[in-house]
Amino acid sequence: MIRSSIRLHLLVAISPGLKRVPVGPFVLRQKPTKRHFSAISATMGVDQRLVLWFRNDLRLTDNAALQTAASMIRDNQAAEVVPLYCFDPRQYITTPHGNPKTGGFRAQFLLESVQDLKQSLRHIGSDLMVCMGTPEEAVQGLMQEGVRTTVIAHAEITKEELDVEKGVKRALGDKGRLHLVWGNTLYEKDELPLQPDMSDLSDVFTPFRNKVEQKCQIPRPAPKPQQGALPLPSSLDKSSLDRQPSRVEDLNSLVPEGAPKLSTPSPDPNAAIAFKGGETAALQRLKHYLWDTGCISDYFNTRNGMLGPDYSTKFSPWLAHGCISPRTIHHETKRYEEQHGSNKSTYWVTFELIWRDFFRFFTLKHGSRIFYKHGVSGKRMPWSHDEQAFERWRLGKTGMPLVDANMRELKQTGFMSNRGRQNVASFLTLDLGLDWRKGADWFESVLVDYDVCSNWGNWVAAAGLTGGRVNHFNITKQSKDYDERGEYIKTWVPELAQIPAPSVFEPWRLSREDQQKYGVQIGVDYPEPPKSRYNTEGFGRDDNRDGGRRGRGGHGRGRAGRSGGGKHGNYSRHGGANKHKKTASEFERFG
Ligand SMILES: Cc1cc2nc3c(=O)[nH]c(=O)nc-3n(C[C@H](O)[C@H](O)[C@H](O)COP(=O)(O)OP(=O)(O)OC[C@H]3O[C@@H](n4cnc5c(N)ncnc54)[C@H](O)[C@@H]3O)c2cc1C
Repeated sequence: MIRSSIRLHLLVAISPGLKRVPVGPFVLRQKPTKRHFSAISATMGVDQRLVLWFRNDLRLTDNAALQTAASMIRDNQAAEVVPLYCFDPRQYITTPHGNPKTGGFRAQFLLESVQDLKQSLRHIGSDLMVCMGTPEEAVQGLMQEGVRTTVIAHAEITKEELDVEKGVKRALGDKGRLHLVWGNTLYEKDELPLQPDMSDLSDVFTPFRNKVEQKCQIPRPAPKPQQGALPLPSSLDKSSLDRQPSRVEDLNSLVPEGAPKLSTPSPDPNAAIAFKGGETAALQRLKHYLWDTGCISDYFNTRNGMLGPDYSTKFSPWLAHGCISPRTIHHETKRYEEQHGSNKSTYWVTFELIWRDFFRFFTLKHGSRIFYKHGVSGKRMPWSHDEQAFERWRLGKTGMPLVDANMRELKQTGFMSNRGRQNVASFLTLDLGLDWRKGADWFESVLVDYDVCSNWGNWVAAAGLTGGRVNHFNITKQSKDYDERGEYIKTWVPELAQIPAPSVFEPWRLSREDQQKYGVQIGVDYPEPPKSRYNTEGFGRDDNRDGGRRGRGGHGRGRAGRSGGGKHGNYSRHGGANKHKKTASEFERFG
């Protein structure tokens, strides 16, 4: 739901020539007028103003939009650049499923990322204008009579983001233009051996991977810009750029009245890792995982883990916010391989990044269908709307220990392993038969690494709505395979801490005496498990339910490795992002 009049809190003031207004997130509660920005144009001395609009690309290195702005400066097409970031109120609404669209973990990470970006821009002699309002309004405020405004940004793929782009274009009218560039993927979109609208993209991963690995190169990352590459308008009062939201609570001015307010999340001692936003921390994590520990050389063997900081890379929050590019990770891995040797593990991180690309291009092809109840395949499933069952899943109180441990970790830390995500998504959709969009929406709210294509793409696949193979996991078997001693479960479900493995995987089977011995009464201290919709004897079957197709619409990490294959698809493939417009309220993702 878009609020029609959104307050724009501009955190900067431009002077001289501008009547000083007290600025800051808490004082300037008005839309910036042209007057606020007149000082810029008066001294720019050029007829083109560049606005470098940062979105999910909060980095200096390998930033295609930034490179575009810098090259326009180098070529004297413009003299000054205003780097801009907007905390857009539409990202702080309550979703139709009742969740804060951006929860505290991601808000905190984002805030840190913006702060870090500002510092980095300052180091190269620039700065960041931080705006509490829509980009449309901010851009409008930056426009000036007689000066052409060129807004440079990374192109996004999905409906809400495309709507914002349209709004910015509208705001610019005939007085400027929005210059969108592709970025944030491993492979360059225009170099893919595919139609521009992705109509011939396979709906399963392996054919896509084979094609790109055989036919495309992963471009080298663009270097960090040099000092002076992005000159600010000379009239900008630098001290006025000091103010920006510093705490999660400062974002509450964007939260609609009556909606739950954001607060700084408290760190959990069991968290896999203490994530810190920003490019600086991203590069440190890359260094840690490659050079400091060599963990990448064992990644293939550890990647299905669930406990601890290093079983997987944990690059996802930084990738999701664009604090690091996948190309930087890939080429640093290549450099590491030159010194330490390559193996299946070092290759596999790039393999996973190709999954990330796949979901982006998949979304480009199918547009808003990834948000629809019947998904990409249009398969009609009788999704249940049992609110109580959903709440038990959300809060980690289903009675299935592995599911509960993962859901509690998510709620308390904003992160969950890939193994966990596969299992809880399979359980929600294929065992409980609950509407998968509620699960995806909860993930969107809570995940620190929420990425629209990766999240909704993985969810629609987990729900069996891509036409590809459906991974229906046997939760008990998964517990035995990936949490052999039950340590993960015991970390997050302390009620079960005394129960030895393997009994801890199925506590409802314990005798009354054993329950007493282990200090837990099932049905009182810890819930009985629910009935599976498909299999009342157990939960899931660790199988696929597409009649033997080997294509993988989702992304499991089965021990047998990943096989992909046969094309499928009995629906139109001719859908760009704009083709599948949803009819619900403007800022929902639901069809
Ligand atoms: C239901 C569900 C929802 C998910 N939601 C998100 C999401 O919102 N954001 C997100 O980044 N990932 C999502 N994933 C994918 C994956 O679970 C996470 O990327 C991964 O767990 C992050 O941990 P990591 O960085 O240590 O991953 P690693 O195992 O170290 O992998 C390295 C990188 O590869 C990419 N990657 C790995 N697996 C996938 C995948 N299945 N799909 C897309 N990219 C992948 C990620 O960028 C990841 O950081 C989801 C998976 C499922 C099953």
